Amino acid sequence: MNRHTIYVTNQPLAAARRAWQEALEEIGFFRRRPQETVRVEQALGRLTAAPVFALHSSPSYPAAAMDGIALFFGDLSTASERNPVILGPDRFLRVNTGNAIADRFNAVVMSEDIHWLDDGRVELTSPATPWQHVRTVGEDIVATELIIPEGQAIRPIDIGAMLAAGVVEVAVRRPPRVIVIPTGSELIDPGQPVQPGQIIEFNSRVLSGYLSEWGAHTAVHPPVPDDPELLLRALRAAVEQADVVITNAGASAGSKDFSNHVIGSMGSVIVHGVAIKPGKPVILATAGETPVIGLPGYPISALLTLRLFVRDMIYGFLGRETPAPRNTEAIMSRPMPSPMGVDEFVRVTLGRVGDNLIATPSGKGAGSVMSMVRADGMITIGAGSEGIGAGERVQVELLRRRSEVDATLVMIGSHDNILDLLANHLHRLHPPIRLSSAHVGSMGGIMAIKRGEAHLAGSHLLDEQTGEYNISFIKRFLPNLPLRLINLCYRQQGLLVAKGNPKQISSLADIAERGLRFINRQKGAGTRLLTDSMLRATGLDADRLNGYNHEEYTHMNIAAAVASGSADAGMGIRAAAVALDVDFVPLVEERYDLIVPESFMHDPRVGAALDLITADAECRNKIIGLGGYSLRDAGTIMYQQ
Ligand SMILES: Nc1nc2c(c(=O)[nH]1)N[C@H]1C(S)=C(S)[C@@H](COP(=O)(O)OP(=O)(O)OC[C@H]3O[C@@H](n4cnc5c(N)ncnc54)[C@H](O)[C@@H]3O)O[C@H]1N2
Ligand code: MOO
Repeated sequence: MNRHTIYVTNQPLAAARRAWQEALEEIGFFRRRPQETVRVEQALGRLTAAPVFALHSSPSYPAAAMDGIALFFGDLSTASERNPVILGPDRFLRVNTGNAIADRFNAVVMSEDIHWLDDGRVELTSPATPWQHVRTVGEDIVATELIIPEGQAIRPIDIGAMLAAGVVEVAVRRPPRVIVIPTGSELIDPGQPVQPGQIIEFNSRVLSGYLSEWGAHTAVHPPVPDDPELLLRALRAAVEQADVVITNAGASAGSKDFSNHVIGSMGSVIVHGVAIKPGKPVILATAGETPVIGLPGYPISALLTLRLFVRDMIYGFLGRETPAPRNTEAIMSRPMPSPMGVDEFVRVTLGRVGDNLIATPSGKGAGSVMSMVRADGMITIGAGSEGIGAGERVQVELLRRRSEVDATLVMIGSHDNILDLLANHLHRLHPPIRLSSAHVGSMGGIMAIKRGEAHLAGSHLLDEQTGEYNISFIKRFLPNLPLRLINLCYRQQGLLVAKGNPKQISSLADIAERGLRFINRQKGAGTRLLTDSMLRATGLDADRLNGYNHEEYTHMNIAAAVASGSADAGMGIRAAAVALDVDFVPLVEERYDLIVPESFMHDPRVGAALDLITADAECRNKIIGLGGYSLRDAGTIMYQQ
């Protein structure tokens, strides 16, 4: 196949959605409404395909509504305190709640109101009304009555009503059958050992999960290698069996991207290429009467295009309204440039800091699954916009409950391995509270506090002049803000090197002199400043460090680079070396503090976090177990202004 024949267009999103809707209407996709009959017990959540009517009345016989005696109400017409009526056993019958009432009776007197005489007769002191304490035939449900209308999602109580009315089977709408076909020769099943160039196949599980949440019945086809013949064969079989067929990957313009060609050979491609990011190369097509959607391979592109083009199809097939998005307004914490002419979808974390809901991008890239795992919301930057400025108000579609967002403790600043541990303990001990931490370096944290975007900032900035941590930076950048500087830990910083330290690295000078590959932290990170100050102290020029400009954002990314062999050394904390099983050359012990504005000192979320590091023995032991930490001053106020 000639790759140059593949042409991905760039249709505006609205036009693509319109064209797709029209194509679906043309093939009668939404008019099909297939149904099936299921047992009522199995019908929870299903949508009724027709109104359900009662077969029997309920109750189906007159029944006692109370424990007591059944009698003929007329027998008590003269009864009063002064003139009790006495009835012999032939004039009444003992009944319990639910018992049938014999034809000759029409009222029940509760046991509390009965005076039993020794000879088995009863003395009664008030009159009765006809049918008192009797549930008459059809009091609840009358035969032929409508129990639930068509198109209703069956609830537990509806199951009860149907069963009570003698209905044991119910016609329900049949969900659309969707077949998902992952494609790509690099895909292997989860649980298999991964070789370089291989990818664990997980997209199909993500897609089928969302499809089931929306109401579809999904089957996943085994991955199809990059071979147009095999793909065609799989597609032909799927189109025979399914209401909707979805392929994943091979949608764009690479030499192994056959999806468009193969799908096109089976029917008509309505759209290939939409001006969205991510998700651009999506294919929307029909093969006969069956919609076939070619989703791009990157996980977030696949998920987003599924939401944009398939979600309405699933709801519509079942005759349901797609749930309206839950939107809220937030303030963007940092600039988010976006290309003109493209609708861009940005995943964000959200946190309420003071009166403002703050949105922070949770990661970029169509391949970043974690950007979606962490996301609390989604922002759309329209095709006509060049992006969002920091501090701008934006509309956010919530992906999490608002109450969860409001319970989030927002920490921005330096990264430390303790934070994941704190997040876990906090959530376990105080379930509503979540810790969201953004790793933007110590200076980034100070600036976030200044802008009112975080409750806490983690910082380990060494002032070379005074040898003190953090205080001079606070005085300089947060001069007028009442706050406390509270110690979290002391931790060992040093060089992360390959296991066994095969290159025998013991200092930055070693790396520079022997031309080894270094990996650096980003500007503004405390660890970056530490590297710079050590370079100065040894009289080394940064230019002499091979890899000085290769930046990563967290200690763990440094450890991962060293573990994979893509770098020989990087500066970081011992806990990161321990976690990824690389060697560690200790250089200094540094202090890591939390900056807490006074206005948040009494916030219960902050209090819960501080309690963990000062008073929770289990949490403190776990921290020590991470390696390289001392908690001798944890919780101590190091400075206050
Ligand atoms: N020259 C061009 N290159 C690319 C374009 C373009 O327009 N011109 N588009 C880019 C965009 S945008 C996207 S999105 C990607 C998607 O392309 P494909 O649909 O062809 O996807 P692949 O390249 O086959 O895979 C991308 C990526 O995702 C991984 N993958 C695929 N399937 C799965 C799965 N089932 N589970 C987990 N991961 C999966 C795959 O291994 C790749 O790493 O193309 C750009 N390129
Ligand atoms: O459309 Mo692709 O999904 O931007 O990466």
